[in-house]
Amino acid sequence: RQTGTVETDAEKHDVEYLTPISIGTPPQDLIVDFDTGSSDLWVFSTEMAAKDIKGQAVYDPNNSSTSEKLQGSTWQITYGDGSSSSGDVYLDTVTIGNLTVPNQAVEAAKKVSDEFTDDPNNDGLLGLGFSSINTVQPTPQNTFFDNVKKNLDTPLFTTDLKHGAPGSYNFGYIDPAAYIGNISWTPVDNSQGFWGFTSPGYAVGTETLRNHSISGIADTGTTLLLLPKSIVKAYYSEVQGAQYDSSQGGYVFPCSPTPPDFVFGVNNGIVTVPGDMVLYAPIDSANQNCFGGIQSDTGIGFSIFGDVALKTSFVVFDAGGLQLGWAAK
Ligand SMILES: C[C@H](Cc1ccc(C(C)(C)C)cc1)[C@H](NN)c1nnnn1Cc1ccc2c(c1)OCO2
Repeated sequence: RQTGTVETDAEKHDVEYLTPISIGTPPQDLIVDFDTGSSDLWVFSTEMAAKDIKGQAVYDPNNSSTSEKLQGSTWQITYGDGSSSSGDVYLDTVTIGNLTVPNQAVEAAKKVSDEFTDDPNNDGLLGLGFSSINTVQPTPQNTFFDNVKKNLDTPLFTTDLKHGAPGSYNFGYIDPAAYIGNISWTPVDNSQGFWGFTSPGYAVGTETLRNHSISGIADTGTTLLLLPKSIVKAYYSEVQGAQYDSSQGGYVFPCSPTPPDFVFGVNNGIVTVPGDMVLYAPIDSANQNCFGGIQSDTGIGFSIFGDVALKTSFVVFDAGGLQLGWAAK
């Protein structure tokens, strides 16, 4: 039985958290975006056109003695933000921290959309969602976590994302030093392939929790906290000078004073998103106005508890108990 840990680095404004992995023999090191809201492990590869690669590291299956082409298999993924990628599939050895999976499906990109080409630090995505939504055809493949979990002390992983500092993903154990107080547990609905849960309510600032069911997913691959329009309006109605700016595609407000905290329920506990984390990023060089870290989930079909929510907490993604645990830190 094993456990493992790997450090993840926050990019500017915590837009994404990038984590090192190794693929093949000898090991090829890439840095990828661990994404609990999708279930494909895909990487930039030597099969792509040179014009689509701008600084990323690439996986070269021909340079790995352990790679084996999954004949006839292809993949294609389109993400909710409109970005996309596609290619073919190899089985190869993948190592994360001290954990190794010998025959992991590695989806080699042949094509990626501009959003990926224009992100030089990101060499691909590693899905930590449920394998039911893996896009490989004709036979969907297992995620790294699904393949490694039989070797883990217990089938769970935890996230400890931080604001502007390296965080960590742990596999197979809950580090008692990583959180304070109690862990609030809530059941997971994985019927859509996500780590879905329902929050019983929310509060703005110091007011008492309002009963308002919020069904959403815990998604490390989404930067912001995307909530129902009515809740977003209620929050920004208490932020001086806040307004919806269609040119920015969301609510903006003066960067000072610090806006109120946002609190959401998890079972009979609460998670507090401090006001200074709702200040997502300045939209002008004079740092006068800021883009909000809380925005609307309109059009998605569910809410998304992305990095703005996750980085306030130590979160346990428990596949054994099919539950999410949230704790302060
Ligand atoms: C968007 C990410 C997936 C991704 C991550 C990074 C990137 C870049 C490297 C190019 C920066 C692109 C894509 C998310 N992951 N679960 C996702 N994948 N599929 N749905 N979602 C969540 C969603 C859905 C809808 C939305 C959204 C979000 O933001 C705005 O509207």
